[in-house]
Amino acid sequence: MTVIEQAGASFSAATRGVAEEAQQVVSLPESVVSLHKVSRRFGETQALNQVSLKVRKGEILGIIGRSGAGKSTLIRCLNGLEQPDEGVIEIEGQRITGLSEKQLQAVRSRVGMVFQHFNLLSAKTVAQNVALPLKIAGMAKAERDRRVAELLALVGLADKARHYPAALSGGQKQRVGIARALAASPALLLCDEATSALDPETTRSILTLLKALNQRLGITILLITHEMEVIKSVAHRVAVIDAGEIIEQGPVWQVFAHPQKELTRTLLRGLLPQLPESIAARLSQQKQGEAIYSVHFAGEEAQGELLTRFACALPGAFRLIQGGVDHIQHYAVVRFFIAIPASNGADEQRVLAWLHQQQAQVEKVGYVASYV
Ligand SMILES: Nc1ncnc2c1ncn2[C@@H]1O[C@H](COP(=O)(O)OP(=O)(O)OP(=O)(O)O)[C@@H](O)[C@H]1O
Repeated sequence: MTVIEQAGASFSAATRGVAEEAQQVVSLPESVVSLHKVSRRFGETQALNQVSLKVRKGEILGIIGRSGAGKSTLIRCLNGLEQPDEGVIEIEGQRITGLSEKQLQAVRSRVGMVFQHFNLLSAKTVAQNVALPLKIAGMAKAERDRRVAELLALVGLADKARHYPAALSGGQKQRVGIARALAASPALLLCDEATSALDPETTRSILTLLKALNQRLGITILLITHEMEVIKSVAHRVAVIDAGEIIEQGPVWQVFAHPQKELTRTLLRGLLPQLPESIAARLSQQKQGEAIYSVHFAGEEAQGELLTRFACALPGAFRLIQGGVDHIQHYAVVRFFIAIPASNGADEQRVLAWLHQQQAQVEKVGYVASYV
């Protein structure tokens, strides 16, 4: 089945809606990638330490971590450029650890790579860049030309076949990179900081493309990024890696709404509302002026109007300082800061009782002498 036929056959899946597709991922436990206690050391550095991880068929798994955490080493082990010292890696049930270089070549054709800096050959046209892996695989020219035309149409670059990379924008170059990665119909697409060199608008268009490819072709994607927005907008699950170990993993909404580890909270900091600097700088633990509370709630999407209900239920009892509702994978994550006059114990009790009844997490972060 060609790429386009695959896309057509699964097009109806793309129209069923994201919620159902998220369900689909859950109901498809078959793993495309499986790592079992994988370790890799470089001298004194334990780049990967007993990493066990599965990427399920048809899901988008994001991997986040600080610089030097082991993300690239993990990717290099998956495409066979690096061999682990210990542990087992399987791709589509086939063990890839301990294979010869020749055997690894076959494995590599099952894994498409998308790079941060595109890695296109500047002396070759767009079509020739995309055709390269097919040529290496020995595909006949007529078949190759047909496939390249399909792939370029798929990534929206049908009119750029004869252009050279230098004449393309960053986003167009990345589309070529994605078309090339898909050329051999891989089981897995590895995206290594695929949007990190792109501006926000281009990033959005590349993410939309990756999401569409995942939904229409059912391709499994593992993406490594330091951009939490990328994970939030496209990934189904996320794993956090630190010092070569997976320290936390789960559905994106769950990890983003309830990060368990301090590092995860730090990585997600940019997505969370912060107290305005003018208030944070004056925060004290001594009772005075107004009590400042942080409120955190996560639940079904329909519960996203918690903030509105809160304001209607207790008019005038608190002031909203900062925050709002975020929607992740059809869940609402509500985070905000409020101020309550410290002298008004009754209001404080009413507010806390109402929030606790909604099962919101409430934490007093301190006091400020006056709100403004
Ligand atoms: N070939 C190598 N030789 C020696 N040390 C290495 C080698 N490759 C990786 N390391 C070390 O292993 C650790 C993990 O590196 P890796 O590149 O996997 O991290 P990373 O999470 O991808 O970082 P970044 O986000 O900065 O790219 C680092 O301490 C790195 O210095």
